[in-house]
Amino acid sequence: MAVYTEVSDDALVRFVAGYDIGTVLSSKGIAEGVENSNYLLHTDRGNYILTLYEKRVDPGDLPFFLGLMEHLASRGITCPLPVKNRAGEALGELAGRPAAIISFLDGMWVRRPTAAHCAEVGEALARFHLAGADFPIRRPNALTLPSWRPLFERSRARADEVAPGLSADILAELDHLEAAWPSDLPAGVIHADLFPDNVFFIGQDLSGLIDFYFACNDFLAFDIATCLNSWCFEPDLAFNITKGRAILSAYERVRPLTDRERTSLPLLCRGSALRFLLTRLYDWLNVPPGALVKPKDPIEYLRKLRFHRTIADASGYGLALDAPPSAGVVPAGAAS
Ligand SMILES: Nc1ncnc2c1ncn2[C@@H]1O[C@H](COP(=O)(O)OP(=O)(O)O)[C@@H](O)[C@H]1O
Ligand SMILES: N[C@@H](CCOP(=O)(O)O)C(=O)O
Repeated sequence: MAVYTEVSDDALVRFVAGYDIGTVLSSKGIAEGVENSNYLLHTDRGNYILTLYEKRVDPGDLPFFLGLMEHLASRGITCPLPVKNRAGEALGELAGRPAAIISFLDGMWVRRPTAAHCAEVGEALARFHLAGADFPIRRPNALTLPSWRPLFERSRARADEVAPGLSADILAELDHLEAAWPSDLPAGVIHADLFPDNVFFIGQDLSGLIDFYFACNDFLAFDIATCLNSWCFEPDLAFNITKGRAILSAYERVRPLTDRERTSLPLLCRGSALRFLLTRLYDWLNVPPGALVKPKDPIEYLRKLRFHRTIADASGYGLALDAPPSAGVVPAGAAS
């Protein structure tokens, strides 16, 4: 359970009185997530999510995150909406933390995604990328290539406690990625953490996206790499190419990839695997005393990273390299 900050009943009632959301009937810490403290508020008007922003969130970034939700919702992406208080502000302070109330989204995340779920997420990701194109605020990715070596330095002395040889393996990977990382791919607003637990479904249908607190400006295809990593490996960590194909072909029906994105995909998958390996490694070694949180396994991402080292080109993820233009996309000049 991710609850780092406890909120007293009195403080909660005072905070909620600043909003027009009714009277709190119950509040409980949510047994999921690892980044922020989340509470489900049940009021006489309905359900809401109260989030207290914790360690990795820079308060200066909150206008980006909250504004992005409003922007995406206005462009037809189903996601939570920040609730404004009586002063018209979406951001407040509670228990010494920046805090916000957002609308509750119906749906459940799927523990064992099928290829059909993967196709839904591929399409939703492409729509997200298009919808973000005119979002006016910028936030560079704080968790991309330049940050990885300094982040690793914070865990390096103890990395081999987690797996023998881990430190040397990560250093070799950093050398490789620093030498080969692309600089010229299409960029825009990315979700940057579109794992299955951040995508809700009702039945087989995707009902919405949540958790925009890593969203930033970066290569669009880096987001695809993160989805391949988090949606397409089976519990035994075998890569399921049918799921990879489902994500990629659904994505390309909305936004076809450029040639450079296609050739860069194996490298981006390595980078994305390393990014999550590094944050998980740090969190594994630094659980805050008293926090109700279950750190995620860093070694899962070491194994995914090793898989990507065996991939020669994006056909290894199910991408059809010689495919004609995707159905539904009219090539330039082809319209009658
Ligand atoms: N808007 C929402 N509607 C419904 N449930 C939500 C919403 N936001 C968060 N949750 C619930 O809280 C959990 C943790 O939220 P998340 O934003 O992923 O936390 P964290 O940022 O700490 O990782 C989700 O898995 C979900 O169960
Ligand atoms: N998805 C990341 C951790 C971030 O947690 P989330 O609950 O915000 O998705 C990981 O799995 O390492």
